[in-house]
This record gives sequence, structure tokens and C-alpha cells, in this order.
Amino acid sequence: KSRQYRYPPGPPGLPLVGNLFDVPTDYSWYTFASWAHQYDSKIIHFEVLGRHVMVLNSHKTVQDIFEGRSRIYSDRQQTVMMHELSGWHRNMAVMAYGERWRARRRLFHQHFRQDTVHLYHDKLTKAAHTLLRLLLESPDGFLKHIRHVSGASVLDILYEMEVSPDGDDHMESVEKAVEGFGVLADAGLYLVDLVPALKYLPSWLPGAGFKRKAEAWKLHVDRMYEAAYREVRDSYMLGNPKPCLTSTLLEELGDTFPDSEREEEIISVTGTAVAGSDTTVYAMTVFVFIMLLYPDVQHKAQEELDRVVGRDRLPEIADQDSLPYISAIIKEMLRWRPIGPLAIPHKSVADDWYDGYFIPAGTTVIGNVWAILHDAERYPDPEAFNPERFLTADGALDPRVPDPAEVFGFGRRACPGRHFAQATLFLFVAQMLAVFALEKPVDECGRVVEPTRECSSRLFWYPKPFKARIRPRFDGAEELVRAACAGME
Ligand code: HEM
Repeated sequence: KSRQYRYPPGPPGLPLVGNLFDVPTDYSWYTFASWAHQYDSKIIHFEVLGRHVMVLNSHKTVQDIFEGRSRIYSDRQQTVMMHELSGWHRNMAVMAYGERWRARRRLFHQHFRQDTVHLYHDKLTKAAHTLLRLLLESPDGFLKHIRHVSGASVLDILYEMEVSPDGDDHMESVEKAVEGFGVLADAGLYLVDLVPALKYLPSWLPGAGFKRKAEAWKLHVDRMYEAAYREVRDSYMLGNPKPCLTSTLLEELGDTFPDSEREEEIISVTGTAVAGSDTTVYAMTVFVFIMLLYPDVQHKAQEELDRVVGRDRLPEIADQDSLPYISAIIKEMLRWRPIGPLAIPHKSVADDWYDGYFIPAGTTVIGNVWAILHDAERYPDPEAFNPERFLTADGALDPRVPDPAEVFGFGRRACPGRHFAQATLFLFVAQMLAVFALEKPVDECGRVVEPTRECSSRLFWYPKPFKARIRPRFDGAEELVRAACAGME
């Protein structure tokens, strides 16, 4: 290659397959960070089956590329399996960069930006109370309860839909749809993505298993996007609008309602927000996991809660500024175990050069969130879980310490749900810590059971299922929860 067309450094590949066998299927964020070290370059390059991939391993490179050159680096790869066969073409997070995405992004932003999220605080608070009640009643089911309230709160906000913790058809479809998304994203490429003509195979043919799988997922994905929307639309048309975000969006259409393209935008935005709520499940599960590992951190947080809020009421969003240690725990948990260590890959749309290296149009560009949030120069002793790193000596949040914002991605594609997610996490975390002690369980022989430290996904940092002992931490905690739940009815 001429100097002008020199790619960034990376492992040498084989003919045709490139680095197919070098890229690990598990914990690839570690490997990418170690390649950056080995090749002494914060940006690395490799090829898989003729496709170029570039990984950015530092704060500076993601700033330069995703922020500074966002016009080039804000697209997403499109695949037949994800975008054409499984119904995920409606999901903003995987949509190609362009007018269709822009219209949805604008709508999403209007209703989830920092100064709008307060509209959802009441419903989020109700969800937090439900979580506490479920934890009182059956603490062993904490993983299930976290999943329930994370989904239920979003369905309530978007569609005023009530779902039972004991099982609900709509919620089941959402879970199956999102599970399918995880499988698709984990798999990367299917043969049909490389040979698109295969999509025309009849589903019943042996070898067309991928189509049968996609069709089964699509049923749930379509239901997730359409069913709840239709209910709200029907009430709206009958002149009986439900008090929810979807009704507000319909209202905003004014005289243009009904309009199939604008309605399609609403369906896409609301359904994408439902799918996005899965991240809360991951983050809250990581939170419980961390509390089991670091009891001292938990005690400090509870000492802060007792001092600032007391034991006669539950913490509220309005307490957030007075609870810096809780905020520091949330920042540190997102930094220490970022739930998406590689965020969602971007794609470049034009040839480009960076630091003398050539980046061809169509390159998949990954921001290594894990490497950036474990950079010892920005976060000394990065493997230590230490909320204090975000605090000044007198316990206030330290504005000089970089916020782990990279956990929410980069540039124009950065997570538009982050303010909502942060409000949700604050309420769930503060209220759980206010009421409960979270501990490692002991087995029949009295031995402490350690949670597994393995991930259950190749893309998300999400611990494999583990057990926890969750019990009220003071006399009167139970009454506090019951009174709070009664107050919300
Ligand atoms: C702790 C919770 C969350 C984390 C860590 C998180 C993280 C992310 C990341 C890394 C991306 C990709 C950014 C990129 O491509 O550079 C993303 C995209 C997105 N997230 Fe979140 N997210 C969270 C919660 C949520 C919630 C609750 C919602 C919905 C209310 C949401 C909605 C979205 C949407 C719509 C996108 C696609 C943006 C686009 O491609 O334009 N997220 N998120």
C-alpha cells in the first residue's frame, strides 16, 4: 500500500478471511485495548471477510472522530437479517443515518431531553415503589422484579399501560423481541447478510432456518411497536385520550392526523424507547452485583441516606443534589462495568484520513468504551471500584473528574435516553439502598455464595444470574414501603 492509503496498525490477517480468527467472540473490548497497547496506537484496524473495522481506544480519538467529524461517522451498518427480515428497521439505534433517522431523533430528543424528563418523575417514582414492594414480598426474585419495573415504567409512561408482575402478554412480546435483538447483535453477520439473495428462499426449505427464526422474532417485534400504539390511537380517536406520551405525540400532529408517515415516526420512537428500557435492567443488575461485592460502599451510601433523608420517608428525585455519594456510586458503576463496553458501532460514509492513516468509506468504527473508562490517566487505579474518585475531599461531586459519559456513546448517535436513564437509576438505586441491605447469600452449610464474575453476553457487561440476600435494613422499613405504595394509588 502506498503511504497515502496506509491503514491504522493492527494484527496481520490471512488472505480472504482477514482477521476472522483473531477477533475474540468474548470480552473483545479487552483484546482491542491490548492490541492498542501492543501496536502502540490508540486507533487500530483489522479486516473481517473484506470488511474494514477500526477501534478507537482513547477519549481523544473518539472526540476527534465521532464529535469532530460526526458528518462522516454517524451511520450504521445495515444487515438483511436485522433490518429486512426481523422487523428491526423501525429501531432508531440501528437505523441508517439520514432524514428518516433525523426526524425520529428530533422527536425523541424533544420528549426525553434533560428539561423534559421531569414529566416522567411521578411514574418513575411509582415504579420504584413497586420495586420495593416486590422485593419485600419475594426478595429472591430480585432479577425478575428489576426486569418487570424497568419495562412496566416505560410502558406506563409511553402508553399508560398497566402490566402485572405475574405475567403479561405484551411484556412477554417485548422480552422476546429484545432477546432476539441481543441474539442478532451477538451473532454479527448471518450468511444471508453476505449473500442477500438467500432472503428469497422459502422459509420451509431445509437450510432456511434463519428465515424461520427471523419470522418468529418479527411477530414479537411488530407487536412491541404496534399493539400498544394502536390501543392509545383508538382511545384518542374516540375522544378519550390516555394520559401518556403517545397521546401527546398524537396531539402534536394536530390537523395532520392521521398521517401515515408521521404516525410511523411515533410508532418508531415509542417502540424504540420500550426496547431501550432493557438497558435499565442491565444497569440495575450490575448495581446489585456491585453492592454484594462492596459492602463498605453500601454502608456509606446508607449513612448518607440516613443523614440527609432520614428514615421517615423515601428519597426522591429532588434529593439528588444532596446525595452526592449515591450519584458517585452510579457514575462509578457505569464507569467500572459499562453495560455496553463497545457501545453500538458506527459506520463511516466517506473516505477519510486521520493521523496519516486511511479510513475507507463503509468502515465499521467502534468506540472502546471500556478502554476509555479504564484509562489510568483519567481514572487512576481503574480496576478499583471507588465512588470517592468522583468526590472532593469534603464529599461534593468533583467537577474536575471526567464524567463517564462515554457509556452513553458518541457524537450524533449518543444515547438520547440518557437523562431518562439517569433519573431512573437514581430513583431505583436510592430507594433500594434506603430500605434494604443487599448481601451475598449463604448456602445450607453456612458458606458465603460469591456471585459469578462472568458476563452472560458477548456484547453487554451483564453478569450471569446470581443470588442475593435482600432484607429490610431497619425496623419500620416495611411500613415505609407500604405507606409509599398506598400513597401512589
Ligand atoms: C444506563 C442506561 C443506558 C445506557 C448505558 C445506554 C447506552 C447507549 C449507547 C452506548 C448507545 C449507542 C450510542 C452510539 O452509537 O454511539 C445508545 C443509543 C440509544 N439509546 Fe441508550 N442507553 C441507556 C438507556 C437508554 C434508555 C432508557 C433509552 C430510552 C428511553 C435509550 C434510548 C436509546 C436510543 C433511542 C439510542 C439510539 C440513538 C441513535 O442511534 O441515534 N437508552 N444508548
